[in-house]
Amino acid sequence: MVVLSKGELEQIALPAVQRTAPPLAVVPEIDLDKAARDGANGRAAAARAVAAACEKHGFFKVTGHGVPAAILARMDAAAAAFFALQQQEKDAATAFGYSSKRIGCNGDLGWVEYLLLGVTPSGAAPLPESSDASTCSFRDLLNEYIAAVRRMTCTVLKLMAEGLGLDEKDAFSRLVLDKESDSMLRVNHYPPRPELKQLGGHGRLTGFGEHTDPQIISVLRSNDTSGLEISLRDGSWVSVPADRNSFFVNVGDALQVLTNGRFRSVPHRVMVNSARPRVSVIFFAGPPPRERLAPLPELVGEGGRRCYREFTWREYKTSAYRTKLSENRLCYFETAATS
Ligand SMILES: C=C1C[C@]23C[C@@]1(O)CC[C@H]2[C@@]12CC[C@H](O)[C@@](C)(C(=O)O1)[C@H]2[C@@H]3C(=O)O
Ligand SMILES: O=C(O)CCC(=O)C(=O)O
Ligand SMILES: [Fe+2]
Repeated sequence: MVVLSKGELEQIALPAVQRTAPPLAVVPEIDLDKAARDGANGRAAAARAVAAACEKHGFFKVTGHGVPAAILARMDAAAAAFFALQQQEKDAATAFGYSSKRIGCNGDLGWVEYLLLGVTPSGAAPLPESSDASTCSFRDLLNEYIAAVRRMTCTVLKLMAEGLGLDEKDAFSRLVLDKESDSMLRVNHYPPRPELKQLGGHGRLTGFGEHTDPQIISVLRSNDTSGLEISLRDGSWVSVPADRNSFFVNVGDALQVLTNGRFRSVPHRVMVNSARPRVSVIFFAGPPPRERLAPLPELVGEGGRRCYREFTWREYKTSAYRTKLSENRLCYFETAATS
């Protein structure tokens, strides 16, 4: 079990009094099933809508996603069963990257416990030979989930390329399908904190602090407990109404670079609910470590300014993982603006 110091405990146990974020009035929504059914026109309309949402918020919702309901139901049940285990059993789940309250290695804390796994195109990282049957069957389920979500992720990435008018329609999806793609899967559990209620709706406890995701895109599904908040272009925060039947897509830092800042990586955070647990599962779609990332020439244009220098994903990830959660990680890779 993670034992926190008194100072650390105070950081997450004392709810900060903040204004409750109002709900995002219009959540951009893309129906993949409809886009496929409506032929070329439907697809073009979906591509335009995806690009518009990525430019405006760096965030949108995906419906008609095609991930089988049976896989989602099994994931929900498996996640609930795992987080209901005794603390000692959860602490032993090192093969699935279990941890609680500490986020990353640079002192960030949150009211959250989670599983965090590296993912390659063949699935989640291999388990030790000695793994028992229930561990193997959980890993198999994670792999089924990853395969289905990766398929949908690639459909979304192709729509993004199309919406940007790129000649190479798999400019983004090929990075995630590459046999060395460095993706991740995270399962977060935010236990409820009833004492927040006594603070009359003013008590706010951070589950996962403000940050952007370093990867290309992140594809998130949660149960029906809200808590996810995103920051709009004007710096205000809005909450995202939960919807267990949909997925939510965040633009990550790598896509901001590839699009030369046209799509923006969206700052987001999670606040804890007073009454109900939130469980979320996030697929972070990343490129291979050796992949060189730089603004795509088509998006810089002749005589245009490249806002970021070239770097490898390995270089970026190493640099990002040295930063605290809320830091601006992209600034070290920006080119100097000349007037
Ligand atoms: C504080 C940190 C946690 C994080 C690594 C980092 O140093 C900065 C980026 C964080 C983040 C955010 C998105 C994902 O949840 C994550 C797995 C990732 O790739 O970058 C986390 C990292 C983490 O939890 O280790
Ligand atoms: O749990 C959530 O809903 C979002 C968490 C998140 O942003 C992350 O794990 O990077
Ligand atoms: Fe995130």
